[in-house]
Amino acid sequence: MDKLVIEGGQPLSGTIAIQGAKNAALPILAASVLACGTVTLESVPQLLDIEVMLQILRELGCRAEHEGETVTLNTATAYQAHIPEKLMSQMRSSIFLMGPLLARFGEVHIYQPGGCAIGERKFDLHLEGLRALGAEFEEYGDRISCTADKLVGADIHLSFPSVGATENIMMAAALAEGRTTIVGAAREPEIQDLQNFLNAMGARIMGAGTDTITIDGVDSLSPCSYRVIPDRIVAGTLLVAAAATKGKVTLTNTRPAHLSSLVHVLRRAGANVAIDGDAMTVSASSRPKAVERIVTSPYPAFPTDLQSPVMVLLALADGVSIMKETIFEGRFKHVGELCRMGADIRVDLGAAIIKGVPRLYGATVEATDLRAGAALVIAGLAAQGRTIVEQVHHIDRGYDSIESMLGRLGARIARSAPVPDNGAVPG
Ligand SMILES: CC(=O)N[C@H]1[C@@H](OP(=O)(O)OP(=O)(O)OC[C@H]2O[C@@H](n3ccc(=O)[nH]c3=O)[C@H](O)[C@@H]2O)O[C@H](CO)[C@@H](O)[C@@H]1O
Ligand SMILES: C=C(OP(=O)(O)O)C(=O)O
Repeated sequence: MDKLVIEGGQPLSGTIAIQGAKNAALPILAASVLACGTVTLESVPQLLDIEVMLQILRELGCRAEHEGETVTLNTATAYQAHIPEKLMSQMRSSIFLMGPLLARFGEVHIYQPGGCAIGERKFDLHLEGLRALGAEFEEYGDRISCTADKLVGADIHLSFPSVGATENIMMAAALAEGRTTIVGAAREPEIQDLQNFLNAMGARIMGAGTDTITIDGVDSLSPCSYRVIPDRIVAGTLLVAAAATKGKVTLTNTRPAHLSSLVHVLRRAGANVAIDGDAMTVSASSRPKAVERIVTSPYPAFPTDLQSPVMVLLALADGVSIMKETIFEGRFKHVGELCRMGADIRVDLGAAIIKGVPRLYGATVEATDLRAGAALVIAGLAAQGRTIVEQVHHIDRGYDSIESMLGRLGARIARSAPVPDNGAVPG
């Protein structure tokens, strides 16, 4: 397993362009099977999750290439709707293929999706939504088979604005007969991106970005070329890293409006944030200030995916901050690791009580999930001494070569791959 070795204490500085969004690219790749032909996607980052999605699509019969940031996907050759268990269990986003495969083939066979261990992560709302469109489900051991003679539009009320359920329903309903309305829909920017992509293929969808989405089903969709939006969580991670190291970093290719809640928190913590078109510059020169209370909630509120990175900034702040996590019950695994670096954080009733300390110290720590890993990297950058972050594969799910990205901003960070069994030094 690879490790990241970080020599801390170097303020980040420089300019960097933000990669395309994982959480937009994954459902868009899944949605591509709704059309028959060649879809070209730009700004698709090189990530483990993207490679797993492409591998699943190839198993379904598609032809897929990923060169640089461009994916070329021929979906015309897809011939089956059975997702292999081994690939299904490698990430949560394999579930996004349910809606599109059901709409295209009238059936889909899945297993329990995998991904980071951050909570129970049920998918009952996905199933309820698809059932309302006419799907039937049967369980055979670990396998769930879903079939529908035809999908018919329906009014669907989501009891929680699940991002994935909203997306799955949108994709299935795009080819359903008649109108589907999703009330209580998630409003994340990635849902708007999915709407834009589906509409570019000929779908008739309105309302993404609000809590009511209307989908007028069409008979067929045509392939298109599309550019994925920038990754707001990667951008947010770098903004926090710059502030935590008391550096100055400019990000280009961002959508500042997608990061409003984070910008508000950064400013309350004493960082300067300047916005100029699609560029964002953050700088900080003194110890962060505590932020009384942050609560993670669905967009446009503060995102759960930035909870752990921001906790590092607050761990270094002057005063006590509280971070309440309301989306994933298992998303505080970084706390123990941060405490091993000298942080003073206690978790009680779904909230972290963070007593800021003047400095963190390098240690060997373990990334337990994607964003926990990103937080430990930020902690290592800000800490005194050397930090080794283990289990880097979690970080590779969402950051396209995090060490190169941070290295370009002056960080002293390197990846050390294990020495192979035969004792040869890795090339
Ligand atoms: C690939 C992708 O886009 N991932 C994002 C997506 O995940 P994901 O789509 O899995 O997140 P959801 O919004 O669906 O889940 C949020 C909460 O709802 C619960 N739930 C969800 C579905 C369901 O059928 N039943 C149910 O109870 C989940 O267990 C969780 O507690 O949104 C999350 C919340 O912003 C982000 O952290 C993830 O980065
Ligand atoms: C939880 C995340 O992703 P996923 O839903 O793919 O596990 C994330 O991106 O932080």
